[in-house]
Amino acid sequence: MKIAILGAMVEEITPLLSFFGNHHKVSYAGNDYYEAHYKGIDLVIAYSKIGKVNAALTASALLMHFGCEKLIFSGVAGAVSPELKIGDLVIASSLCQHDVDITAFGHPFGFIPESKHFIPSDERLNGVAKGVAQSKGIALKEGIIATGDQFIADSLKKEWIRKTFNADALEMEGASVAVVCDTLGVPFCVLRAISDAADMEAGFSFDEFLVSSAKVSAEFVIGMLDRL
Ligand SMILES: Nc1ncnc2c(CN3C[C@H](CCSCCOCCO)[C@@H](O)C3)c[nH]c12
Repeated sequence: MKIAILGAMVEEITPLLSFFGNHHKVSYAGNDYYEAHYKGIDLVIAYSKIGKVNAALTASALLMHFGCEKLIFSGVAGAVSPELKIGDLVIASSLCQHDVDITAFGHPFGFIPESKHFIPSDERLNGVAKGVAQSKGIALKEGIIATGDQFIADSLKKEWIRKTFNADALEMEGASVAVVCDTLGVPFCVLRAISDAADMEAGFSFDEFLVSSAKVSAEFVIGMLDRL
């Protein structure tokens, strides 16, 4: 089994590279891909750089060039649900693009013709995550994650996203990774730990909690590998 673990920022995969110390770097199409092995699983670990375009390119390479058969995204997110606090884990039930707008033609926000409005994650992978959470006594919220090419640091924008998509968390890559995996028929899940509340303090909070929240997500993903 060959599994991809993808982040957007180097901080999101650093804990993974430390854990899987014996890795081999392959540079390809503008990214560095780290190959490792863990309990009989071949791993390819990478970070895409920020945003939907970068994430789509790296996810495509992981699947089409490296032949990964499952993809797990690990990283941080902004909280939309008031239940979610810094460090809390959320796994996507489905993902949408909050910055897609062809409503002029009567389509809902986030909808592109011939595409899915909300892309569902792989239920089996989500089930594995729930099993890990239960066995470790860790709270794991499953909910809608909204993706867009904007760092949201504004309660009004955050509230619009919550209202429009019933979102629980937001970030900048998940839905684009979801489109790539769903289109190519590769099971995926998107796991995120909260780094901020996507409000006017978001920038400061993100700077303070990026590293610690990225570690929470990465450690949880490692726990999932033991159950795949
Ligand atoms: N509120 C929020 N809005 C949108 N996304 C997020 C995420 C999830 N990731 C973090 C990162 C933020 C990119 S900002 C650039 C920081 O550069 C710092 C050094 O220049 C991007 O990859 C998306 C956490 N909180 C968010």
